[in-house]
Amino acid sequence: MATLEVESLTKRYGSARGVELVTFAIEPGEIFGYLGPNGSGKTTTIRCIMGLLRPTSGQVRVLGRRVVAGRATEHTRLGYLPGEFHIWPGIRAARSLNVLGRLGGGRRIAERRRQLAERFDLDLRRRVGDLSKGNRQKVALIYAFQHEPDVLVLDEPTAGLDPLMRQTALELIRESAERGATVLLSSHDLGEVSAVCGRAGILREGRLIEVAPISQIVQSSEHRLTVWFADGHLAPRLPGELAGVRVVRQKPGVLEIAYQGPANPVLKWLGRFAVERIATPQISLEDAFIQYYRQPSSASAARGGDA
Ligand SMILES: Nc1ncnc2c1ncn2[C@@H]1O[C@H](COP(=O)(O)OP(=O)(O)OP(=O)(O)O)[C@@H](O)[C@H]1O
Repeated sequence: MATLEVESLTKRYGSARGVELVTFAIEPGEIFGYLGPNGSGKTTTIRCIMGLLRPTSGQVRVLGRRVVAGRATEHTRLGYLPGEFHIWPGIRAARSLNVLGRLGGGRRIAERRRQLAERFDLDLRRRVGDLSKGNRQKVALIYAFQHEPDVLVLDEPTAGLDPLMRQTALELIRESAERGATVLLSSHDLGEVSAVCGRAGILREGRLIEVAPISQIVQSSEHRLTVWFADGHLAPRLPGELAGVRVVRQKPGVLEIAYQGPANPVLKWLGRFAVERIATPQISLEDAFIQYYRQPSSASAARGGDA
């Protein structure tokens, strides 16, 4: 049963669009990626989930209970990492987290907090206002995870972290899902979403244009192939019958193409030449993502409209 449900969620700011008819559901143990460019509606959705914004229409249910804006809903079982984390700058990190932990109603959290600080290499005795951006983000992460919540709502959790700490944060997210937590992970970083998420939703201008397994999103994207010919002067032209293939770059002896669908027709054609070497750059979710925006309606139209 889904523990985080967003149903026909619409939020308008006056006449301005926030999100429009967004629907998705996440189950325990699942990490759901929430992707979209700036201003597409990720934070708006998350603030509605947290009861910090009142939806114009539609509803959100967390752990089976309807979220009412302005009222705490299951907050002891909910972990939240806001996009911008502002807490008392003059107070030591440890004390702030202690106070926030009590608000969350958690027990046994002091030990857990100590472990998390150790993993993140963070000195909790420092005043929050004296911490660097990345270290403040670690405080926000500890705040979200310290009470081992059942549902985690994370708005760009790795923003500002160095690569090592980013890995630590992703490990923590994975571990939480392994113990059964439901995770919503909003991100611009497509690499991290493909590393930890099983499914993802893609937002565009406030609408969810796709909800699919990450593997499917990657599969429906373009694939790249770079080919070096033994004859360094060769510059073959793509034959017309090779549908779904386009030249990305070409110079004598080297051809970079992008194709959709099976590789066989491309390989067959290449078999006519003396090919010295080929390379297939790893298909990044980023490539897939750009595709969605280049051809905004095709992916969702193929699957019968908005998710
Ligand atoms: N308080 C507000 N008043 C008016 N419009 C708003 C308000 N907050 C957000 N919006 C608008 O709602 C839309 C969605 O914004 P939102 O912050 O949810 O996007 P986002 O995907 O989180 O962006 P980012 O990646 O930049 O954080 C944007 O067009 C934004 O301008």
